[in-house]
Amino acid sequence: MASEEDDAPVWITDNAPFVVVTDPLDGSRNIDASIPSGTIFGIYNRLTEIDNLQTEEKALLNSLQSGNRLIAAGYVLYSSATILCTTFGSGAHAFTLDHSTGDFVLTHPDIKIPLRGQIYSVNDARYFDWPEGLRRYIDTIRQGKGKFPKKYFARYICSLVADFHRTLMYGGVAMNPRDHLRLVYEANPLSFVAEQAGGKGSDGKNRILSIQPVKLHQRLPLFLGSPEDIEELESYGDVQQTVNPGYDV
Ligand SMILES: O=P(O)(O)OC[C@H]1O[C@](O)(COP(=O)(O)O)[C@@H](O)[C@@H]1O
Repeated sequence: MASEEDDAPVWITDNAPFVVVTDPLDGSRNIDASIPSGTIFGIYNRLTEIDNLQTEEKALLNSLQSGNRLIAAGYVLYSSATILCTTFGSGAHAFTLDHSTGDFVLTHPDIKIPLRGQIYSVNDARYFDWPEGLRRYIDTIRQGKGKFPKKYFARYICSLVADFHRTLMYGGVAMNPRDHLRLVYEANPLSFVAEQAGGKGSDGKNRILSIQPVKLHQRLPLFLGSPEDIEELESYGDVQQTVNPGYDV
């Protein structure tokens, strides 16, 4: 099991069939202000062919599987309702916690993200640090001059699970164009859910699930959302923010 909060993965037992990667509390900086936060998880089969390796090495390699080997993934959103959204590779489905019984009730079967939305979600304060392509893309959709001839509007909670869940429900694109979010714990599980709902997960150039992780805490730009919005964004080419003029992380 590998957690975003730990430096190294933990090997729990030799016989367990599954490998879990998790960001146990994403958006933790928002907690004191009661802003929605979430948990993200992905599940792989254990790589039995490397069972003979040393514990540390096999724990690492099991956790570094590429996203297209995920067998399940999902997130829990702690907000006005507690929502568990999950996929086992045949559609994405969301369950809402019924506080009176403690049960998660299937409330959103077979989620389909809209082909295109009218919302973009990004930390706009970084506009002047963005590359030219990303600036042009945002300027274009803001003015209703993109492929969808209506002005987009902005929503940014700065809590990945909440921004992603809204995008899944309403369509559009949720993004963090700089090397901040983590491939193993955040980008892969959410991209699997997005794809299972008919959406896309991209680093601005490549499909997230096809990227082979090389480091456990590898960070990358992340764009999640409606397929037509992601394709339009990618067509601008230069959308990954490579400069960090001094943000905390
Ligand atoms: O500061 P930025 O680039 O807007 O990043 C905000 C993002 O960082 C996160 O807080 C995750 O960061 P951490 O993994 O460091 O907690 C997301 O929930 C949020 O979407």
